[in-house]
Amino acid sequence: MALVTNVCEYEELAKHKLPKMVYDFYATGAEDQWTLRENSEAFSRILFQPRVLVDVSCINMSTSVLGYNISMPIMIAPTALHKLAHPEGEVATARAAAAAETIMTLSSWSSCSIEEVNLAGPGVRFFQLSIYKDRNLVQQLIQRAEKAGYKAIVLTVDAPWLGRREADVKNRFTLPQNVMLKIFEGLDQGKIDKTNGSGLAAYVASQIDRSFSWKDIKWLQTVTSLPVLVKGIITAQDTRIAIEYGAAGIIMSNHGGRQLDYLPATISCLEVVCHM
Ligand SMILES: Cc1cc2nc3c(=O)[nH]c(=O)nc-3n(C[C@H](O)[C@H](O)[C@H](O)COP(=O)(O)O)c2cc1C
Repeated sequence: MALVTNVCEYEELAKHKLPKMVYDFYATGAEDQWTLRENSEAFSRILFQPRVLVDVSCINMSTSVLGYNISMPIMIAPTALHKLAHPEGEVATARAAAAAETIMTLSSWSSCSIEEVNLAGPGVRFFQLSIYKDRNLVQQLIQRAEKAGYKAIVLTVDAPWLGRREADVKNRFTLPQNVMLKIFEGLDQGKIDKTNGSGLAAYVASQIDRSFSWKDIKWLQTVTSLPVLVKGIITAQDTRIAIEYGAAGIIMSNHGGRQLDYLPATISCLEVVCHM
């Protein structure tokens, strides 16, 4: 492999290596992909104001999240289906997170099971939860995560429907034979059927509870003692409500431009939320 000197080069390499359906699933956003582009353009408009002649012989970027120390203010967001890109899937990601001394959040739509990921070795992990219509199933997932030692529930709140990802529709996205939503193995919810559009969008439409709302956060707190982080908020109003409902924290996010298009870049909403 050519020597990678800039993280953006991975995208180009992936484009050549991965099947088109997989690359498009990882790389594209919803509808016109305006938010997807704006997410990086907004970062590129933020410039440094460098200060000089300060002692930089010892640099420490460590911080803590929910009381857990991490080596840098960067964590691994929940992302679905790592085995589409590598046979070791989320197990390898968990090993990398532990080596970098940071926290990984495992997606509900992981291609390795909660328990397999634990075999990757020590490391602080959170579990991302999507709310299924079947609340018993949701409760089972939470219990498995608790038993396996996951430290927090990351509740995704910006995906009651899957965003209209046009590339997935065109590619008729579905899973190859060797990959499944492994956490649901044996629960009858691990397969994505072939459809005339995005198989994942059809799966979400049939399984995910679109009626879930703020009051249900209270229900969630009755079935877990883990802290609940609400992921997918970008406004001060929703941040205030999340705190009122007892969230341990929020994860500001527009889902990488994969859900509702024409939302502002998350980074451009940060200041308002922090200063509310
Ligand atoms: C390929 C891919 C799969 C993703 N899968 C999930 C998922 O299963 N659950 C979830 O809550 N977010 C998922 N996301 C969204 C990410 O967690 C994250 O929100 C996004 O990459 C943007 O980063 P940001 O939220 O830090 O801005 C996925 C993103 C990508 C690119």
